[in-house]
Amino acid sequence: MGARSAVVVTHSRVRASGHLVDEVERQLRRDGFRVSIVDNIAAPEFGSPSQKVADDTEIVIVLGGDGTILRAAELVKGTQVPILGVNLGHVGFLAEFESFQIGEAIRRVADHDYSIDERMVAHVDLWIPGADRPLSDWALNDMTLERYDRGKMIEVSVRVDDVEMSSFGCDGMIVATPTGSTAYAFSVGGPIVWPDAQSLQMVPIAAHALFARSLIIGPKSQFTLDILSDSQSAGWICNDGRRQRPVPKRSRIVVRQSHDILRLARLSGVPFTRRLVSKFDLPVVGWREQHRPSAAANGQDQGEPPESNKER
Ligand SMILES: NC(=O)c1ccc[n+]([C@@H]2O[C@H](COP(=O)([O-])OP(=O)(O)OC[C@H]3O[C@@H](n4cnc5c(N)ncnc54)[C@H](O)[C@@H]3O)[C@@H](O)[C@H]2O)c1
Ligand SMILES: Nc1ncnc2c1ncn2[C@@H]1O[C@H](COP(=O)(O)OP(=O)(O)OP(=O)(O)O)[C@@H](O)[C@H]1O
Repeated sequence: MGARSAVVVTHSRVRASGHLVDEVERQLRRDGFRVSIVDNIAAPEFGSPSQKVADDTEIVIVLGGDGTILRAAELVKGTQVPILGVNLGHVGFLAEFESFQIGEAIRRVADHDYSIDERMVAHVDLWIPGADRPLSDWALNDMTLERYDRGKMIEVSVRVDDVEMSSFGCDGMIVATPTGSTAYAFSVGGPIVWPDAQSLQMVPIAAHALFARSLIIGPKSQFTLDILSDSQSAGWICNDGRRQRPVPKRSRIVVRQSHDILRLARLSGVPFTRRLVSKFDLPVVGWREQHRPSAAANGQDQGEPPESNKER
C-alpha cells in the first residue's frame, strides 16, 4: 500500500511564527503520511476554477482561523476530501480543535478516528446582461451583493422560485448557508441556522423598506436577485469574502443549493449547540437572573450557571 497523503494549509504568518507547522509535518511523516504544505493561497477569480488537492489526498489539515478554512475549502471543493481545522486564528468557529490539542488531532487523523460533518454549499450563477451563459461560483459561508458606489443605494428585486416577492434599496444582500449563518448574516441580525438544516437564508443589509425580512428557503428552492436598471448603484459580488467582482446594473444572481458537499472532519463529538455557546461566549444565565439576590448568594454572579443550564 502506498503512503497516505495529507495537505497542511496554513498562512505565512503562522508558518513564520514558530515551530508548530514543522512539528505537525514531522508527526504526520512519522505516522506514514506524505505531506505537502500550502501557505499562501491567492483568491481565485470569481467564476474560475481554483487549484485542487491531488485525488489521493486523505485529509486537509488547516492551521489557522476561519479565513484559512475558507481558503482550504477552495482546494477540496468538488472532491470528497475532508478538512480538519485547528484554530490558530481568533474566532475559529469552523475549527474542530484549539491549538493546544494539536497532538491529539494528529494522532486521531493517523488512526483514522474521526467522523464527517457534511456541510451544504451554495451554487451561485451570475448573469451579466448580454451574456449567453452565467459565471458560476459557489459559497461555503455566503454570497454578498453590495453596492459598488459607497454613497448610493443598490436597488434589488427578490424572487423566490421565480415569484417576485419584494424590491428595495439597500446597502446589500447576503445569501447564507447554515454554515455562514454565524458569520456576516449573523452580524446583520439574521437567525442562526443549525448546520444540518438544508436551507438558504437571505438577509438584507440596511434595507430602506418596510418589508425587508430575512427569508429562509428549503433545499429545492432558489433566490433570484436582480439589480434594477434604475438602481442608483451597480453592485459588487463576493463569495466567502474571497471570490469577487463588480456586477453591472440589470445583472441577475441566482443562488441555490449546490450538488457538492463540503466535509468537515469531526473528532471531538462536541455538538454545534455547545460550540455556539462557547465560541460566542453566550450569557447562558440571563442578566436578570444574575442580579437576583438568591443567585448572588449561590455564587451565580461569579459566572457559575444554575444546575438547569449546565448540560445545555
Ligand atoms: N460585518 C461582518 O460581520 C462581515 C463583513 C464582511 C465579511 N464577513 C464574513 O467574513 C467571512 C470571511 O471570513 P474571513 O475570516 O476570511 O474574513 P475576516 O478576516 O474579515 O473575518 C470575518 C470574521 O468572521 C468570522 N467567521 C468567518 N466565517 C465564520 C463562520 N462560518 N461562523 C462564524 N464566524 C465566522 C471570522 O472568524 C472572523 O472573525 C465572509 O464569508 C463573511 O461571512 C463578515
Ligand atoms: N492561506 C492563506 N494565504 C494568504 N493569506 C491568508 C491565508 N490564510 C489566511 N490569510 C490571511 O491571514 C489573516 C488571518 O487569517 P485567518 O482568517 O485564518 O485568521 P484570523 O482572522 O486570525 O482568525 P478568524 O478568521 O478565526 O477570526 C487574514 O487577513 C487572511 O486574509
